[in-house]
Order: sequence, then C-alpha cells, then structure tokens
Amino acid sequence: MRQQRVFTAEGMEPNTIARRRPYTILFVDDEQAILNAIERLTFDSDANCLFYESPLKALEKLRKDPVDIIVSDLNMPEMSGVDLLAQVASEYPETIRLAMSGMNEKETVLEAINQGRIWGYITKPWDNEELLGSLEQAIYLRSLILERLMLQRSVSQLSCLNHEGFENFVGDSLAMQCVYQIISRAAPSDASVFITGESGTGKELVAEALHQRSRRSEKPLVTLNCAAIPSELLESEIFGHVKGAFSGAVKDREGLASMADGGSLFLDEISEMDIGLQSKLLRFIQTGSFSKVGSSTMETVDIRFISACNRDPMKAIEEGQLREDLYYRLNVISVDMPPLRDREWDALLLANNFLQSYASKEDKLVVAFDEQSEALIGNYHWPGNVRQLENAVNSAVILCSEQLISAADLNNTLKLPPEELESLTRRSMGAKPPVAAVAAIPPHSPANIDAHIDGNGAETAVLNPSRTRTDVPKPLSEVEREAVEQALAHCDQNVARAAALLEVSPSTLYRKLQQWSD
Ligand SMILES: Nc1ncnc2c1ncn2[C@@H]1O[C@H](COP(=O)(O)OP(=O)(O)OP(=O)(O)O)[C@@H](O)[C@H]1O
Repeated sequence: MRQQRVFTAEGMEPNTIARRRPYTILFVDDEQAILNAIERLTFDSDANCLFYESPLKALEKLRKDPVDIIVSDLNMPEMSGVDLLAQVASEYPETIRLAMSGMNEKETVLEAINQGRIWGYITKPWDNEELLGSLEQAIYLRSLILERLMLQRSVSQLSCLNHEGFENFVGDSLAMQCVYQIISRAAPSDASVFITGESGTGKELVAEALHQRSRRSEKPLVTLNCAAIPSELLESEIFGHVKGAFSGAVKDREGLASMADGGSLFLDEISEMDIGLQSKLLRFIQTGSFSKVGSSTMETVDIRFISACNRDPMKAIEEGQLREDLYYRLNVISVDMPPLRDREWDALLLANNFLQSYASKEDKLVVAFDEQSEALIGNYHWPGNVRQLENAVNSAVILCSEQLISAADLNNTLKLPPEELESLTRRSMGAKPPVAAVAAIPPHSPANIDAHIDGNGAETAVLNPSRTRTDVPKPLSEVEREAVEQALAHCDQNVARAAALLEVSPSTLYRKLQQWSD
C-alpha cells in the first residue's frame, strides 16, 4: 500500500494557518485522460483535489469557492490556460497559479511567469515525483502567503483596538465624528436631547455618553423602554405608587423618576408611550414635580431628560402616537444616528472589535476575517445596523471551524441567497481593510482640514499636511470653500451642524456663505 502524501508545509510553527486544513488544488485540462492520471497520482494525498475539463466551469467554481492552488493546461479550445490564469491572477492574486505545458510552449510560459500571471510550470509529460514536488512547493508558498495575510490582519486589528474611541463607541467615520461633536457639546448642559435613528444604530450608547460626560455622571442614568412595559403599568413605573393605589399595590414603591433624581432619565421608544400618559409626562418635565399613583403629595426632582425614537418623530406626531408639544419639549438638542451603511469603513472596525471580544469570550482561536468575509462586511447594507453586525460576528465566531472567518460563516445569520452572497463577496466591489480608513478619506474632505485661528482671531480652514496625500497644494481660499461645501453636503445643508464639524462658529460660516454669494 502506498503511503499517504502529506501536503503540509514543512518548517511552519505548529498551530499556524499552514496546518489549518488540507489545501485545495484545482486542476484544469481539456483532456480527461490527463486529469485521470493526476487524480490517480494525488489520490492518497491529504490535499483536496478538484478536476475540471472546462476552464469556464473552473472559473465559475473559483468564484463561488476560491482555491489555494490552480494548475492549468495551456492549450484548451474554450479558453487558453494563460488567459484563465491571468483572470485568476487579477481576481485572486494570492492563489498560486501553475501552468502545465509541453516544452514547445516554453516562450509563452516564460512570458506569463515574467508578467507575474503564473508562479511556475510543470512540463508535460511529467515525472511523478517532480509533479508532486512542484505541488509541495506551491503549498509551501501558499502557506507563507496565508501567514503573511494573517500577520497583516493581526496588525490591522491591533491598530483598530489601539484606536482611541469616543466613550464606548467604535467608529471614526465622518458621520460618527459629527455625532461625537454634538455629544461633547451637549453633554455639559441640562437641555433635553432627542435621539433618532434606525434600530441598532447605538442610540442607547449616545444616552450613556451624554450622561457620562455630564456633571450628573456620579448619579444614576435610569433607562425606561416605553415599549417593553404594558401601558397600564407604565405610570406607576415612572412615578411610583403608594400602598393600595391599585390591586396588587401591596406596599409603597419608588418610581424611576425618584431613582433618577440628580441624574438622567432615558426614555427609549418614547412614541410607544400611551398618549394620555404623555400629557402627564409633559407636565412633569415642565415643572419637575409629580405625585405617585394613588397619592396627592407632590415631589420634586432634578432630572435631565434624554429620549429616543427609532421611527420618524414627525410621522409619529402625524399618526397621533407622539404629542407634538411633548416632542418639542424633549427635542431641545437633536442627535440623528446615521445608519451603519452610511459610515464609511466603520463596519469593518466594528466587526474586528466584536471578533476580538467574542473570540476571547468563547475561548476560540479565531483571528481574522478572510478576504471574502471582509468584502461582505464592507458591501452589505446592514438593515439591522450595529446590532445585526454584532450578532452576525458572534454567531460566526461560534460556528467557524478555522482560524479565519469565512463569508459562509457570516451568512449563517444573514441568510443571503447564493447569487447575492457571491456578488457581495467579490473583490471588485471594493471592500477595504480598516487600516485604510484614514487614507480612504478624500484629501480635501473636512476630516483633513483643521480649523485655524489667526493672530487677529479670524477663523479659517487649513489643510493638515499630515493627513492629506495630495501633492499639489491648492490656494487656501479654494480649500476653505471646498471644505465648507463638503461639510454642508454632509450635514444636509444644515449650517449649524456643518459649523460644528468644521469647528468654527455658525456665524463665521454664515459670513463666509454671504461673502461667496455676493
Ligand atoms: N458605534 C458603536 N460602537 C460599538 N458598539 C455599538 C455601536 N453602536 C451600537 N453598538 C452596539 O450595538 C448594540 C445596539 O445598540 P443600541 O441598543 O444602542 O441601539 P439602539 O439604536 O438603541 O437600538 P433600538 O432602537 O433597537 O433600541 C449594542 O450592543 C451596542 O453596544
């Protein structure tokens, strides 16, 4: 009996990716007899060998499920082997590509090698030991590439983790920087804040950050999810009750309003609150006074109100689910949370962060996302926002059987149909690693522009040379105007928000807009 040929790269440390699994080798040749001969030769090896007569079918297979190594004949009627390998080189540059050819095609092969489309070649007819030796070499090369990929990803993850975040937020997109600025400015005030945004965008984190950064941080932040408590119990939940106020009220009970005294009260999903109770809440907000259910004694507390709604509050008002007067009372400062799909590369930053925390929680040696899963994270539209991303990563960490998370692992919760999954994981759709986040910001975007106050106190926007990659400087006036235009576009033409983003006063911005319109 022949001994099993073990295609495991020698010289690699135990537990490295080189040992993670059998490698997949795809052989393409239009002659079935050649494929049969290779199949017999590799039958006992621990590699996962696949055989295709049609180069087009081989490409189709590759696009569904990339392989480690491809070995292709050169002369095939459907598509030449050089073209096939060039295609693989452009779509999957890290797949090792070998050509099989007779000596008469040496010129073509050498040219392809020199152009980087092919890594090596096997002559036909081959010597069995030489062919197996070439495959072992290819596997060794592939293992080095995977090792390098893993190291790159670890470095990129470390830089994500070392990135100084804002409170408990992860993300440095322009949209989130704008949110951080509003929080920083609003936090010290006692003014009510109304947070809007789709479900799972982080509205509760905003409430926590506002409280943490306020003078009330030593006192409690009390959260009430108005949708989670039956409306008949909500009044007593907020204001408390006295013994005998209703059947079941066997003793006096403090409400959340008393518990939040000196601190903040976060009213989540406010439009779900019963409309009758909303008028009592309005009175309470206006006076700071309330009485427990079943009591006529007034109590006074000092509370900062933060509210959130995951639907359009104007629609809720129109539909009679939110009192307009209450809304304006609660909405002194508004924070609109951007959906995850509008946050540049934040999804990748967040995913890496969740990967680290769940891998350590589950005690699993999962170190990174593979290329396809990174592309999926960057390209998917995440209707459930950060919460959905967190669940997808959590489940992928639990289910994944290798050190790299694959798109299929993530798709366990996303449940995308195969065609959609394939198109979202295609490299050409442009996912970028998180470390590229800063470089990806256009050179003249507001993130690359600092506010500058000159000796006379006049504010101007200047390019920060350490953050821009442009080689040819533009006149300052042009840069300034572009920065203002981009900031306005980013903030839906809201001058106050654009001014906050550019770190100038709204009056400065109005003055400049006036000058430019003259
Ligand atoms: N930028 C972020 N960085 C890190 N974690 C985040 C971020 N945004 C949200 N999360 C996490 O995502 C989950 C959902 O966030 P959160 O509960 O704050 O969303 P929400 O907008 O209040 O949702 P809902 O409207 O459904 O109540 C939480 O586990 C939260 O910690």
